[in-house]
Amino acid sequence: MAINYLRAVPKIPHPSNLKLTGLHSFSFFKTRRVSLPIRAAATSSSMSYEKELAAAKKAASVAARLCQKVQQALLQSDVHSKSDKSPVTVADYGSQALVSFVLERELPTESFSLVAEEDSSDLRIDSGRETLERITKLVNDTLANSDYYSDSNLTNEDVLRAIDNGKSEGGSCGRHWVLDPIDGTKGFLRGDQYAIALALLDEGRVVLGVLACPNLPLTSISNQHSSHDKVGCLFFAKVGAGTYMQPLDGSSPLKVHVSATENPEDASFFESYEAAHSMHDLSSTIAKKLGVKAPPVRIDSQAKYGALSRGDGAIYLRFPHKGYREKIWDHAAGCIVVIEAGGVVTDAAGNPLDFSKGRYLDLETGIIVTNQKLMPSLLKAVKESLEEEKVSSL
Ligand SMILES: Nc1ncnc2c1ncn2[C@@H]1O[C@H](COP(=O)(O)O)[C@@H](OP(=O)(O)O)[C@H]1O
Ligand SMILES: [Mg+2]
Ligand SMILES: [Mg+2]
Ligand SMILES: [Mg+2]
Repeated sequence: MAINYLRAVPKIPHPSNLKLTGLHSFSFFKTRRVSLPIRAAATSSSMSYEKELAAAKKAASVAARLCQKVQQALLQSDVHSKSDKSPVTVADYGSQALVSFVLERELPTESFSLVAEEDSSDLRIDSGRETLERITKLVNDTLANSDYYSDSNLTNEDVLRAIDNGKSEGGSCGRHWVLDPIDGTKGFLRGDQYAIALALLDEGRVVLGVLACPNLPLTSISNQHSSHDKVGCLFFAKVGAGTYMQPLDGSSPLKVHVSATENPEDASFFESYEAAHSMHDLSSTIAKKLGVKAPPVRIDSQAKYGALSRGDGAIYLRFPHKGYREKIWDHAAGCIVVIEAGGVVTDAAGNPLDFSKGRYLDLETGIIVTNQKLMPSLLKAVKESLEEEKVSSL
């Protein structure tokens, strides 16, 4: 099978490439408008979480600007080809600090709990001092250039505290924000796809999610894209209210829907770019059994969920190697973005993902994502393939 590696084109988005103007930009979209009555009418819960969603969009957009700046510097200085991870660390920490800062600032009256990937312990020791200074400068530069927070100036201590807000354990009671400040670190380093992924849990249930994907083309990735394609997508979803996508520069949003295909022969499937993160052979076996003809499309990060929510591909397969435990921040935002766009996200046994158990997901083997029509046959193909694998390893 030939393999389709998705690269962000252009790899370094020039600021002018991120500007779209008004409605004109949307004639550029191949994204389908909602066409299937799969979701019920908006529930009463869609009336709430309005200000939380607005805050989450602001936070993810500001953090995306910081990440874009670091990725450009990283690629220009060619550091990405070395094993020096510090610029990524700087972006991860900076993004987490910014999201934490913006959420607290926007929602001052609510108790604030954040489950996030990074913590500040490495920055609190002497050898982390210089990195901390760089993060604080990056955070302040980003705030100074932002529309809403240009008067803010954080100290090193403020930055450490903002990062450490992310130490919450989550769980089934109350509200918890869930953040991956840069999902797809390896993609970020390569100049490919990554995402800032932010979700809100309420009583253990994901009620809203935002995915900022600074390098994802605004048009479908399944088209041949050229260096003229605009990149930078913000996906957002609220329970019962559907999924929308807008350019990261803030132009108007468009409602999106997963692919309506019932025929696996027309479906393409996504998987991790990194073979260490997901068993590519197993995915190929499953796809073949299902009747998928197209080669896999390999993309880093939760950009896969975003792309699937607008119908770029119809299936996402994720089968980590034995012993790996999935974290909630790697799936919470992506999960609601796909579900609200009419899709289904389950583990390999067909169970919905449970985000109420703390920082980890307890899963049966893997994660599978598709539309409602294809899910029964996909689940069957997954079960058969896993059974065959078990027998052959005896
Ligand atoms: N051995 C492994 N198996 C599965 N997932 C892994 C992994 N090692 C890291 N990951 C997760 O895979 C995420 C990236 O997903 P993808 O493979 O879809 O690009 C990483 O997120 P971070 O980049 O935020 O650390 C990390 O949490
Ligand atoms: Mg991640
Ligand atoms: Mg991360
Ligand atoms: Mg990480």
